[in-house]
Amino acid sequence: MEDNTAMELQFITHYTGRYTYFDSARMALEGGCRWIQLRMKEATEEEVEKEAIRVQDLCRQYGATFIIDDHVALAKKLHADGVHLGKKDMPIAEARKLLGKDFIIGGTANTFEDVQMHYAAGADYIGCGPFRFTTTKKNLSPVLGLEGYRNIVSRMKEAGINLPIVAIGGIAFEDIPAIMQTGVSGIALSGSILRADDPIAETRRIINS
Ligand SMILES: Cc1ncc(COP(=O)(O)OP(=O)(O)O)c(N)n1
Ligand SMILES: Cc1ncsc1CCOP(=O)(O)O
Ligand SMILES: [Mg+2]
Repeated sequence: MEDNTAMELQFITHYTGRYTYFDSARMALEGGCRWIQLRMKEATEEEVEKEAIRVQDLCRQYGATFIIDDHVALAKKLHADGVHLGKKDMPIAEARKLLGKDFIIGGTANTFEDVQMHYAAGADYIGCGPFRFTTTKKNLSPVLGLEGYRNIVSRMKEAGINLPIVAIGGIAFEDIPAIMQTGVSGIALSGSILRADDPIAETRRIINS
């Protein structure tokens, strides 16, 4: 990945009874976020593809990076900017073979060993968490808290691993300064933006903080 400037805030969609995935992404973009991940856990391939086409078009209008959660073949088919992969998804090395070097591939980590594995496999960034408990994802890994990030960042430095770390999981506006102080490169948010009275204003507040 050549340009890290859009890394600081990633918005990740999730199902709510209140907003469509498209409107969720639109509000984050209107609030100034320039990195959107389309995450539609309970949806069929067809539903994901239909929504991905619309959200990708919107991201292009805003000059934002567009990442698809889990669906490697769809990311390739649509020429998305990249894909995010966790432990139960396609291995990163396999995705890299299918996608080539021009796609962004993110990997989920909960430990330093996960980071090492994804680094060796050719990941471009790490989604590291959860920071705290969240209902947005089922089967959560152990909570990291600030100490967990400090530990992973310092072990990465010792090992000479230079990879952007994006903190994720239960993060709210008030948590961001302390999390950034641990040395991570960015923050990924979903619920705290979509639960806000005004998600556009909340995104703007985060971007301007
Ligand atoms: C930025 C970022 N970090 C972590 C995840 C979680 O991915 P995964 O472990 O595959 O879990 P699901 O999102 O698929 O439920 C993510 N999506 N984005
Ligand atoms: C996808 C994911 N992976 C770890 S926690 C999480 C959910 C992030 O959403 P929220 O910001 O609502 O906790
Ligand atoms: Mg996944």
